[in-house]
Amino acid sequence: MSKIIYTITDEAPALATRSFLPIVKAFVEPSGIEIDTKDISLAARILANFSDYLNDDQKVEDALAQLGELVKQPEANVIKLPNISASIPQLKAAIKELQAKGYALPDYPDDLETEEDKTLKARYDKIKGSAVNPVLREGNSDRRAPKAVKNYAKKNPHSMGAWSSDSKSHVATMSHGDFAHNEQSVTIPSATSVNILHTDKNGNTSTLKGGIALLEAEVIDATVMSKKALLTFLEEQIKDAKDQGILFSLHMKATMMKVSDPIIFGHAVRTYFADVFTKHNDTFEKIGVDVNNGFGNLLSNLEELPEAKRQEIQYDIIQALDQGPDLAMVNSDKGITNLHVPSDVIIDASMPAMIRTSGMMWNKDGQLQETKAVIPDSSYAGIYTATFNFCKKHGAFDPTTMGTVPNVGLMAQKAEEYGSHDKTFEIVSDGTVQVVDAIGTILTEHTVEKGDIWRMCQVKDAPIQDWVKLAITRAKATGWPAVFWLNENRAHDAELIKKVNTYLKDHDTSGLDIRILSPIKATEFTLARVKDGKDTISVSGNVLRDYLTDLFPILELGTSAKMLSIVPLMNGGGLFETGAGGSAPKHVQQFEKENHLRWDSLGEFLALAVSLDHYADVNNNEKARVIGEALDEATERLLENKKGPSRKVKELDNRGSHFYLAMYWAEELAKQNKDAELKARFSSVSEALSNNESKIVSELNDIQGVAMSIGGYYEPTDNLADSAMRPNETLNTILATIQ
Ligand SMILES: NC(=O)C1=CN([C@@H]2O[C@H](COP(=O)(O)OP(=O)(O)OC[C@H]3O[C@@H](n4cnc5c(N)ncnc54)[C@H](OP(=O)(O)O)[C@@H]3O)[C@@H](O)[C@H]2O)C=CC1
Ligand SMILES: O=C(O)CCC(=O)C(=O)O
Ligand SMILES: [Mg+2]
Repeated sequence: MSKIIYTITDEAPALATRSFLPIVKAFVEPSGIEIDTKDISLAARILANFSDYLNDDQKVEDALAQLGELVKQPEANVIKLPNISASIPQLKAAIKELQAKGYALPDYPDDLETEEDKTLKARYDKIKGSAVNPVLREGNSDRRAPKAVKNYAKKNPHSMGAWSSDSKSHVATMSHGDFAHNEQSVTIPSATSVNILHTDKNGNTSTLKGGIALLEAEVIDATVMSKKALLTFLEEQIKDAKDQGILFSLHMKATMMKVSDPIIFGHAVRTYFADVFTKHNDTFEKIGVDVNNGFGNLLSNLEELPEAKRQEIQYDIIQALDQGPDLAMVNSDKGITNLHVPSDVIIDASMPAMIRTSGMMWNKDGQLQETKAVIPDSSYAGIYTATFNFCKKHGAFDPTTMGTVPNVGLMAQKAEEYGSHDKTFEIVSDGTVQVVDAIGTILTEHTVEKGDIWRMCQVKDAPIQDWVKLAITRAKATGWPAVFWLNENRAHDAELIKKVNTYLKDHDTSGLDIRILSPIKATEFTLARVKDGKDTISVSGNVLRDYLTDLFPILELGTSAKMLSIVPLMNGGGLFETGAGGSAPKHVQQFEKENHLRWDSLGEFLALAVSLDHYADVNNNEKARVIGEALDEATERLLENKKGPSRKVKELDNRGSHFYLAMYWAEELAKQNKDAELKARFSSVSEALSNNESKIVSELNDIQGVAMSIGGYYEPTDNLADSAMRPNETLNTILATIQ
């Protein structure tokens, strides 16, 4: 019999789990439904990968590797909460915290002087960035706003900043020399293996990566970002932002694109602070500054310098900030800019947030200001340009009337760019890079220069077939137009379009409105419908899946936390992601400051309901179905009665919201007549919860307003964090009575 696996992750979602999971277990375990947990938090992943440095009692299982195997089995039923995709500053902070707790972990090596340094770095880099999702996502992505959630948002709209037609805010992207313009793509006729070869000007060839196995009908693409073109572009944009008096803001995905995007991020920091780098480069090299990890890395390394030198550099930094355009800020109170930490401003969440705030971002005085959003590679930047233009013309979207845009995303088996990091290289010398197959055929060839970023992506054929099928399934289920966001003028997309046209023929598409449009045209088509209250399915590749499943949810619902996010696994199992967003570090900061957790677990509620339904199908367990249906009813009532967490201290928070979910869930189970045993079990529970409603809720609100320490950020102390998240004895006692 299969079990439901609930993942333990990081930050706000992990805190929420400490409150929610005990409720879930109390509700389902008496019916024989087994729930197991797997800890895939950043801290646990570090410990699992460095067992050889730990005492026996400190060792932990490699839960991620186990789940990676499980998702390939038909019995998989995994509830996946958002986890940290660690940038190097986050990874280092987690290592430091664990070391302080007595784990003898090695430091993350900054300078690669010895072979041991290189090995350590390679081991840590496996944990860096998006190291979890690609391992688990053995299926394509189906993300949508459930009807109840969409209706709730229409009735209770979130704020939307007005747009003015003369807003100077805009998206800046490259017109040549970037990944989009240099792409070459090939569909592989029969299974082979390829090598990536670099040949320098003197004819010396080295293998960047060898023996990459490719399946028949797999699509590969190779491309390069020219360093020269990038630097010129960045210089122009910095100057233009200054001339126009608007903020400069860089939007990357340094977590998921963990090799290419930190390099681009570093170029932006060095270009912005060009004078500082010219003057102090030798010093920076000596103290190991690496601004691929953000401007914050420079600042923290300055601590190592003698007072006088440090002050000189700090003065030059102030001059540079003064002479350059103002930077968009992550936290104006603390002086943290968007260039400080690469994981602070992630494109998928940050661009829609900017669109919600009238196309503006925060400046150093804590005021909203018009902004230049810099997205160097032009492959997908156009969707934001098109959205900005739409808002400039028509004003902000109206959440009370706007249509919905669910997404069917090609994601399985590390599809496309998101699987490219082990095939991405910063080129060491001028020459060429070729992808050559087993019999010597040159599949792609690029002329490259030192410092260019070259990468290769793969997407296998079976995932593409599955993606087309999923798109048709959703189009049939809804009757809405389904638009494939593919650009016939882009090399990779042209290959995909051929496949889509072929595989569409495998399905009965009569009566369906299926289109293939370039991302910009698809944006325009979709937004015009959205404005008129019409619904449209976006069918996209992996990067646009990521962008669109934050863009539309954030505009429609205020957050992507409220999305139903299903990954039907290709081998028959189910991976149920909770929401479509991240781990919300700001929420933990608020929790630590005032014991109020504003994380909304709606995504968890939705995921659990579908997981229970899947469990019912697979195990022929009708109790699971009844419990899942009751959970959906409870979630709807939670929305109707506005029992989601408030943002403000002393009001209902995540824990109070979980109480209401439990109360409604018990009521629904007591009300239903499909299962008498469940009805009997939950009648008394329901009564006890509702009789104590005002007592529990006021107690939960009263304890807020004081600082809360849980003994760690990456690895909280269990008893402290558990009691912080389960502070209410009345509720705990009622849950303990469920047998
Ligand atoms: N699936 C995954 O595992 C994912 C992981 N990540 C990781 O998460 C971290 C943070 O990423 P970031 O881009 O800042 O995105 P987040 O989605 O964590 O945060 C952006 C903002 O969205 C709002 N928000 C998100 N989730 C919720 C929720 N459940 N309830 C209420 N509000 C919510 C919050 O707004 P406000 O502050 O206004 O309350 C939050 O500050 C990174 O380490 C990133 O790599 C990111 C995306 C997906
Ligand atoms: O895995 C990650 O780092 C982010 C994933 C993400 O943003 C998404 O899937 O929407
Ligand atoms: Mg995302």
